[in-house]
Amino acid sequence: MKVLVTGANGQLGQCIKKQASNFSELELHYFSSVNLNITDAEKVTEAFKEGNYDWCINCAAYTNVEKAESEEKKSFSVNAEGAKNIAKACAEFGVKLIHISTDYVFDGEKNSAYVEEDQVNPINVYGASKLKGEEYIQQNLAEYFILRTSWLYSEFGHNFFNTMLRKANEENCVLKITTEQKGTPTNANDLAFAALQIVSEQKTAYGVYHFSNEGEATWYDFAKAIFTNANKLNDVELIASNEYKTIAKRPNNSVLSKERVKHKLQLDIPSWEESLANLQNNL
Ligand SMILES: NC(=O)C1=CN([C@@H]2O[C@H](COP(=O)(O)OP(=O)(O)OC[C@H]3O[C@@H](n4cnc5c(N)ncnc54)[C@H](OP(=O)(O)O)[C@@H]3O)[C@@H](O)[C@H]2O)C=CC1
Ligand SMILES: Cc1cn([C@H]2C[C@H](O)[C@@H](COP(=O)(O)OP(=O)(O)O[C@H]3O[C@@H](C)C(=O)[C@@H](O)[C@H]3O)O2)c(=O)[nH]c1=O
Repeated sequence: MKVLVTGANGQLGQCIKKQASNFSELELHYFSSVNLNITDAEKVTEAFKEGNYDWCINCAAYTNVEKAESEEKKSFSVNAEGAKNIAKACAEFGVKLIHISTDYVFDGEKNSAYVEEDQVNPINVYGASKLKGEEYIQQNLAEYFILRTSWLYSEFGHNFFNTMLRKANEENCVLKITTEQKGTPTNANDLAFAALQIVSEQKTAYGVYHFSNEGEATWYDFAKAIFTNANKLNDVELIASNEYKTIAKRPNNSVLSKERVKHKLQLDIPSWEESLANLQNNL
């Protein structure tokens, strides 16, 4: 089975490369932003035409939540128009799509875990651009999986986990971490494995799914667990605080319900604590 992976040098793309060793039956073709700019509709069509792919895993995205507030055009160009280009090419060449979306499509006002049918209402530009991308895919393609995930981290790229570990090495490190938002940290390796499993098992229950690790945490809880596992809790002064200023608003609750993905796609989902410890034990 031939699979095109876009945004392959990003965090999730690198996790897919790592997890691919578990799926030797798949022939994965990796395209970085330089090799395939998904905002270029002609280039996208060309790549799909030449490759004769069975599946596409779209890892390409504009993910800077803070900068998106002042770079709305760029954010929509990649996350909405880019996703549309991919969906149209998938439809034209009979390619099935796995697209990744975000918990930030919700406003965070719900008091329990979000299910797939819940009302979307993004409160920042990044979330709005990702939602538009979801809509374009649904309008242009039937055979798609949209996996909404949350708080991705891994050993690769720019993420909260790597930021915390980097800061812990600074002298006299004082960290004020917010307890205002509740969600679920998700090991990007688990998401990469799930995406490859969907492809490998040729799942056909297309649609929108929530996929994050199990459980819930605040960013403060997440930071504390990172430092505990790394044996660095005594090296930093960790303060639970809501004084950390951001440009973009974040949803106060973005915990995702995994009932649908567990029952319809039969995917195993580890708890965030277990998956975090597993990653840190093997670094
Ligand atoms: N990170 C997170 O916490 C979360 C991420 N997601 C979603 O998961 C997916 C993967 O995210 P993640 O791997 O963390 O993000 P990254 O930012 O690490 O990777 C995104 C990749 O997309 C590439 N890219 C950007 N613009 C284009 C373009 N026009 N054409 C082709 N490639 C492009 C980037 O390349 P370059 O660096 O060269 O610009 C980068 O390699 C995204 O859809 C994201 O929205 C969902 C929830 C949480
Ligand atoms: C670095 C830092 C962040 N924070 C807060 C800011 C924010 O509310 C929260 C997370 O900060 P970050 O900027 O690292 O994370 P953020 O960019 O909001 O992460 C999001 O990325 C996009 C791509 C998604 O799709 C989301 O699921 C989510 O993972 O922690 C602190 O309180 N103290 C700190 O020292």
